[in-house]
Amino acid sequence: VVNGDDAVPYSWPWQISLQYERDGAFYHTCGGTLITPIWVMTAAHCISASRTYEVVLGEYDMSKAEGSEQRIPVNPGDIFVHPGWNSGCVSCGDDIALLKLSRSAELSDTVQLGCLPPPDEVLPNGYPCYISGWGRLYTGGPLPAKLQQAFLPVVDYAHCSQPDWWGSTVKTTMVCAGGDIKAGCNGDSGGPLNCQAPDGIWYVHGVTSFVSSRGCNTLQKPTVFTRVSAFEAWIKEIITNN
Ligand SMILES: C[C@H](NC(=O)[C@H](CCCC[NH3+])NC(=O)C(F)(F)F)C(=O)Nc1ccc(C(F)(F)F)cc1
Repeated sequence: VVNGDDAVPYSWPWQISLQYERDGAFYHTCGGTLITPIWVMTAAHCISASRTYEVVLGEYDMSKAEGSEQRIPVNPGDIFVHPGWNSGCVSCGDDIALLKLSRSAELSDTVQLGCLPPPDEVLPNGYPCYISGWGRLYTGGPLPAKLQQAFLPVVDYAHCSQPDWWGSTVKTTMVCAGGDIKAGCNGDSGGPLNCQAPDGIWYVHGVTSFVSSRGCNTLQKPTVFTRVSAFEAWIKEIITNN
């Protein structure tokens, strides 16, 4: 997250760290959202068929063990990438995947479920949301130890698809947010766009998908998220049948 702040510890308790194994150690590669005790929602582009993954819940500061962490492996056969995803075309959309955990997460003050928005709900321009993640602090920069967050207002499709914004690269199955000095960045992929409803409940409206290849916080290139409300039938189908 570029130009964000340290999140209050465990204030986004559905945020997970997706980690892959290399030479016996695990490394953060993407964010994700716990949506049931055994299902995590992330981005399809986070998944490589050949890798071994585990999900870390109750994480805050990656540089130390704080006692709330739960590390849960993901079995290779329990990774469900959206059938429409094309790894050579992030702008085609469908950048969403579901991971079934090998055991149920224990819910607590530090580990909670993220809520899915009403199906097909599209937020208006300027709606206040927050991105959270352990992605780079600036383009090409380091990853933070502590979970970061940034205020990222929604840019509606009418604005986001303007020629000098994302043009035809953005689709209606996506949500844009930001476009100024705050942005998601590499490593935030798969994580949540958190938006509070009038009743005070937080909903996960986006799965962090892409930023400009010219820089994470490029003006008029808002961070682009998979629009969760467009994929709820698929999510329900996968969770019901597996
Ligand atoms: C460096 C930048 N990386 C990204 O945007 C990656 C997703 C990469 C998927 C493709 N391998 N996502 C992120 O870094 C995220 F954290 F913001 F989500 C990027 O490649 N952006 C990008 C690439 C292509 C297109 C376009 F579709 F227009 F061709 C738009 C943006």
